[in-house]
Amino acid sequence: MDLKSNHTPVLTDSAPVTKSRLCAHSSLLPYSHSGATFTHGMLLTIPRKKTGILEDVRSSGWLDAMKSSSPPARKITKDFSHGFASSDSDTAGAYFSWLLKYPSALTSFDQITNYAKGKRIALFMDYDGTLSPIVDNPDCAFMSDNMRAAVKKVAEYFPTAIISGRSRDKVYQFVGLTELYYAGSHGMDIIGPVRQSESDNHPNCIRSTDKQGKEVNLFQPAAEFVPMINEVLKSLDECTKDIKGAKVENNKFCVSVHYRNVDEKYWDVVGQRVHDVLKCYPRLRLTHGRKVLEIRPVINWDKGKAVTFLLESLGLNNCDDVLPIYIGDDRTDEDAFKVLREGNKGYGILVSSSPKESNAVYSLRDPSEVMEFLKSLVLWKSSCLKSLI
Ligand SMILES: O=P(O)(O)OC[C@H]1O[C@H](O[C@H]2O[C@H](CO)[C@@H](O)[C@H](O)[C@H]2O)[C@H](O)[C@@H](O)[C@@H]1O
Repeated sequence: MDLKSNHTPVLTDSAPVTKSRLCAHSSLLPYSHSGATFTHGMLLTIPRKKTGILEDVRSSGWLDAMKSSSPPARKITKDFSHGFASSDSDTAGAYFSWLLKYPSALTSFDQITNYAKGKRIALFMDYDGTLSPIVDNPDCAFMSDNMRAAVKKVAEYFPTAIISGRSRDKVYQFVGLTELYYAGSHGMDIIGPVRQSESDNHPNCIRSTDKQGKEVNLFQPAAEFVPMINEVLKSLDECTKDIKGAKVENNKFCVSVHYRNVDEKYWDVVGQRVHDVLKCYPRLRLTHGRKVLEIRPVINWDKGKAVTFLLESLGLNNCDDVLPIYIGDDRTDEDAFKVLREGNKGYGILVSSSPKESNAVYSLRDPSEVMEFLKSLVLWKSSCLKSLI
């Protein structure tokens, strides 16, 4: 997107991940990505008629997408005495061959830091499933104190931002660290540093002050959608209130409809009701997260664009000596992985305990491995700095 454009960005649907897209040559890549392919595509493009009206839930395979939207965490468990143990050796085998394609960022740590030598790392992280484990109640997705301490520490060494599907306020409530940059609503609500940069010229970017009274740049490219989002929120609340376990979450510029706690036999009802509401809103689109349907404005803005925006705001975009690293677990994080991969800019790290096709380069199994990775980055950087003394 042209950040200087005077228009609200218009959505172009992400093409699904294809082998050719994944195989873009990159000197950053630790190995060839031409190996195994997985039939279960990560980026499900939601079928949409030319009018923008969504197709029927059942006929378009949405139910399948809803069912497969979050892998059961129990499939691969770690047995601390014997490494991995699995209830199903095929599952474990599939996971280990997947690791050949998406090596662990922990076992590849030396490779990553060798590449990072002499470069400034900028760190971007998703929240749910990355910094906090996935839990049944979205209001209780608390971050552990140890994780908070690790994030705080890493932010002392590297510019660090959290880019979440949640509202910015909510994710800030969970994280509570003033030293980070936050982007909520899938990057549609960003608070970045004030600095003379290309991003300042964007019409949707205004000077503001944060909760601490510090001057910041506030970027809200979907601001005009707020009344529509509030209207949809009300309709979705109303039409799902009789479905036990369904939960509608207000993410300010987006809405999430959770079905994790709904009996599986009613998932199609959830999908159909959401679909029926959205029929009246061609300027809104639907994507699938982890047991959640995410409704958001049809604008050409996503987590990938948010990464670019933040890099520009920080004066770090298009610099040869900058290595952005993005860690995330969800489909929406693929947009950020793709920006880093295609621009040959940095590393995407997918958090997953089961094989998934991805634009990421490396993987980590779960938030506890994310924490280990963050701690390793801190140790590495502090020893680099000590060696300079
Ligand atoms: O971009 P993210 O920070 O990963 O946000 C994506 C969605 O995360 C949250 O839902 C997910 O986590 C919940 C808590 O663990 C879980 O209950 C839910 O099933 C997951 O989908 C958040 O509540 C959503 O609004 C975000 O869209």
